[in-house]
Amino acid sequence: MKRIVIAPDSFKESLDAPAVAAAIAEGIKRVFPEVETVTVPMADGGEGLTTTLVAATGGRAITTTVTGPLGQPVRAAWGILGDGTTAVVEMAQASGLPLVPREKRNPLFTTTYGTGELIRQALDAGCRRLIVGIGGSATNDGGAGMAQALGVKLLDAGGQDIKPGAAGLEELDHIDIQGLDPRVKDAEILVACDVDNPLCGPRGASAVYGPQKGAPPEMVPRLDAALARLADIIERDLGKDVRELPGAGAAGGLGAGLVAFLDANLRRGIELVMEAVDLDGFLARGADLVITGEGEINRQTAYGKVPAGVARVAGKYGIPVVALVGSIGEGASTVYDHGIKGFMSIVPRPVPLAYCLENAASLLADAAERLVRLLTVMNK
Ligand SMILES: Nc1ncnc2c1ncn2[C@@H]1O[C@H](COP(=O)(O)OP(=O)(O)O)[C@@H](O)[C@H]1O
Ligand SMILES: O=C(O)[C@@H](CO)OP(=O)(O)O
Repeated sequence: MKRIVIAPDSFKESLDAPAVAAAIAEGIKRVFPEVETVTVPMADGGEGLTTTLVAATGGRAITTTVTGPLGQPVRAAWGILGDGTTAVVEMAQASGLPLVPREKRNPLFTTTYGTGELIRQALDAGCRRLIVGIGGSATNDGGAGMAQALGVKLLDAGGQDIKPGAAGLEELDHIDIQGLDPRVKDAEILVACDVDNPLCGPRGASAVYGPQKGAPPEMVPRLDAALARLADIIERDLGKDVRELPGAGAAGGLGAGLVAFLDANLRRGIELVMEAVDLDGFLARGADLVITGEGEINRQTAYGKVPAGVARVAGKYGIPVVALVGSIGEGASTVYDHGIKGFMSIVPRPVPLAYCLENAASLLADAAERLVRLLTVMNK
């Protein structure tokens, strides 16, 4: 082996993507100091998008205070890319799951309002091209809060503003878009979706991602119905059918809301990121192996997460891809159909999750060492 490209996602609540890539490189170097390791930290639309794009383009990050998922103030960073004009806004910074303590996670009440505030700040700064990263959310409000922060009126039958969260959508009666910030019309808004799920139904936002946000099984149909109601009223009042768009169900339906209210374009986040960091260019120069990774590999991985995207590009060049992951979740073996040749967990023995989250860097380095030792036994 001469050259290994390391292109992982972050491990949520554990390590950011640059730290994951560095730990993997360290483990490889222990065994093969002469191998060239090329680290290309990745992101999809979820947490880490701002850092990744700002670093890859030589841009800058701006930290500000906005409304968090439960209405509390949170510190959130957004970025201006190296071109000086494109903004990157990551919903997870303002409305992400880690901002809500586990015992308070309840998607009936969490709002994307702060994401709308970040978009407003990017517009205030003069940016008219925005990349909005969506995923890693605590929310299931269909982007209602985001729209309200930008001046859209979401009203109940009495003409009052609906409450924050999916619970508010249950009272939604009509939409008045007259007050939308006029600068939105002049802006090109590209949405980096971390998954391609539709808004509703068995593959929709509520069924697939509601439980990880704190929804018990009996709440899921209620959340799904709330988003379906929003979609019906959007269709009636704004003339757009957003239900089946791939990515409409990302970040609790924020994908649908961005299309409906801001006329945004949904893209696969991983594709946008791969273009921005020029992963293709790194792979075109040749590599013996690509190592990708994420916190948990599972059925969702194939819905458009980083390892699946990386495998697609590496496949063009016939470079084998393997993944190092924290946890191996339900449906993980579906990734074999998406070009990932194999994967290994970094967990060394039965230990609590907290231990793995805390010691991820050293566990990753150890696992990378084991991986390359195994890979080279047959073929030096
Ligand atoms: N160091 C780790 N060791 C074991 N499991 C981890 C580790 N880091 C993250 N995870 C698992 O991965 C899950 C997050 O998955 P991840 O792929 O990072 O995010 P997402 O699917 O939202 O993109 C966490 O809930 C946790 O169970
Ligand atoms: O925010 C969400 O609803 C999901 C899908 O977009 O993201 P993640 O699985 O990364 O938390």
